[in-house]
Amino acid sequence: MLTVNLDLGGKRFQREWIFRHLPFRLGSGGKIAITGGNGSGKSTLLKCLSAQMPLTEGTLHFSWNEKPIPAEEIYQYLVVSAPYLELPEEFTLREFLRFHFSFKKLDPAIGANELVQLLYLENTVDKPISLFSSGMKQRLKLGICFFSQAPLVLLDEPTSNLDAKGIEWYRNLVSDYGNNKCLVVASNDSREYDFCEQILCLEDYKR
Ligand SMILES: Nc1ncnc2c1ncn2[C@@H]1O[C@H](COP(=O)(O)OP(=O)(O)OP(=O)(O)O)[C@@H](O)[C@H]1O
Repeated sequence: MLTVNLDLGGKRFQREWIFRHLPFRLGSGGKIAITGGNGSGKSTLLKCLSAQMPLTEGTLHFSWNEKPIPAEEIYQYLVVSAPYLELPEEFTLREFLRFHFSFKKLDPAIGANELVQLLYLENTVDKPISLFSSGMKQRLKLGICFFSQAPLVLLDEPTSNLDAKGIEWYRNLVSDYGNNKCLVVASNDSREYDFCEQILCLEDYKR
């Protein structure tokens, strides 16, 4: 079981505190939403939680089956989908999936053929990702999060570029494949996070 514990988390850029004295607890398939208006720091917190960006203050601890995970190894346990993370456009879908799943293991319950069907991308396996629509790219980003064997899934604006059918598809993905995963959703759209048992509003942690 994975746990994430942040105590008195704070992040400052130059003189401005983006958030301060922030507590964060996640474990055992827990789901938490990070909410707040534009510029409140949702993406920044997600980057700090994935150890891509250092906190200014506070302590962040990860553990797996009660054994501490060093911050520099946490990337092995997590997957991220975010608007600012680009897919390698020059790869075909087949090449990209081969590349991604050489680092992260594919969920053993899913075969490679089934995977592309679940993403509704079965007719595009040999197409370069640069030719995908924005919704197809978003389904691919979300799919590799839910179908990788990683206990921590960090999602920033998960339904950006998805139409109503795509939003329903995302919600089904969470209910069908997200049960055992710890999920952190940075969002302002309740359809993206109304299944979360914890909601952390960043506007409560400005000072
Ligand atoms: N690397 C950086 N250097 C300086 N300031 C930054 C940096 N990254 C983000 N900021 C600032 O931190 C604040 C929070 O930005 P962030 O992108 O985390 O907000 P957000 O809640 O995700 O916004 P949105 O809902 O618009 O995506 C903003 O004022 C932003 O300009």
